[in-house]
Amino acid sequence: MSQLPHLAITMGDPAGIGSEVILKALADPTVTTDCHISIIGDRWLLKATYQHLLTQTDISLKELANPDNLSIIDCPGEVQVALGEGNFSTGAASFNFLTTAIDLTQQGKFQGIVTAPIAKNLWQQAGYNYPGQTEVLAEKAEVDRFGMLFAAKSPHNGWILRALLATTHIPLSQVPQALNPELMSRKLDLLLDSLSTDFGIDDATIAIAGLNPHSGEAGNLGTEEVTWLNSWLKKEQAKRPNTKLIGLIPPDTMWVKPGQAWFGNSGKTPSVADAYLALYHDQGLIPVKLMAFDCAVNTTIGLPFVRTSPDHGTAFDIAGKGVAEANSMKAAIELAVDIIKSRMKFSKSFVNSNSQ
Ligand SMILES: NC(=O)C1=CN([C@@H]2O[C@H](COP(=O)(O)OP(=O)(O)OC[C@H]3O[C@@H](n4cnc5c(N)ncnc54)[C@H](O)[C@@H]3O)[C@@H](O)[C@H]2O)C=CC1
Ligand SMILES: NCC(=O)COP(=O)(O)O
Repeated sequence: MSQLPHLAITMGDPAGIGSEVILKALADPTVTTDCHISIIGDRWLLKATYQHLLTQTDISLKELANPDNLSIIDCPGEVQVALGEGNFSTGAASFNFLTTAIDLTQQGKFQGIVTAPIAKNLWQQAGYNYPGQTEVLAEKAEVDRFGMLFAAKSPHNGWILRALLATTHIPLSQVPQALNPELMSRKLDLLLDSLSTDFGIDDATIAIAGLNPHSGEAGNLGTEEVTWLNSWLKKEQAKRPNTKLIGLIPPDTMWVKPGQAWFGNSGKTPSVADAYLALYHDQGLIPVKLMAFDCAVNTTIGLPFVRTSPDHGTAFDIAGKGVAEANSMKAAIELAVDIIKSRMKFSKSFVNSNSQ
């Protein structure tokens, strides 16, 4: 039997660019050399998008995988779809694709799930009250310790940027109340575990951002740093002698060194961290997307199986036009395979060290 990992790729919202980036990614034979892939989606809709792209855009035959040659787990539904115009039925379909993929993974058919993008507001319209795919994955996997980590390899020099978000899909006004020492410790623990098992990095260096401008400027521009964040960091550093915690770094300047490392081609890498801990969604994702929009991968850490996703959304504005870039989807597939391999290696060395 083949030892290659088997991945599920969910089709995402059928009105978005999910199908296009999947077909483009799978047209590249290097993407599937190390894994088997099955698409969880609506076969008829996938074929309709394929035909549309071939006949209505400049895309050539060799740029797209032919759905007839792909393994598809068909989840047909009552979907009214026009590319670029999602509605409650496309939202419902994308929810069904995701939950089917999770069920099959939990039954052991897949080792990992790569998700194409969904439109969160259309899930709400369809009656699925979740802020995003991450929360569905965590709920179905029955974990309350999980996190949203972005990883990207620089095309300029191979340096890897990793950024974990301490809080995710909540209104900005709720961020200060959501943050507390217990949550921060849980996210830090999770990040260190993931660096070790998923990326093979022990004794990591982590950079941590403050919350306020200039990290509060000694309490003059916000008080969270002086009231608890600084003391939390001190305690964490004392507890973890093998980990280097750098912070609290003013949130704007935290991204200067990773920016230089990402774009640098001089061979000189500034002193950078193995991962960056941002306190809220846009504090982390504005810099990540500025540096790496075409290649970053979102991975949910803390799940019992691997989940990755491209960093972009449904892009309804360009759906069906043939111009969607598939690099981030390719990177999501590659990272899923890498993490599966890293977890296997980690569990083997764990078993070996315990049997000696
Ligand atoms: N993992 C997921 O399922 C994600 C879903 N979303 C959802 O996507 C929807 C749209 O979100 P936006 O913030 O507008 O982000 P978006 O990523 O869909 O689009 C932002 C801009 O980038 C362009 N773009 C996106 N992907 C591209 C690609 N592969 N190639 C070329 N251009 C690309 C779009 O045309 C648009 O101009 C929302 O409903 C959001 O909830 C957003 C991010 C992740
Ligand atoms: N901005 C990141 C994002 O929206 C990820 O959402 P999801 O993977 O939880 O669906």
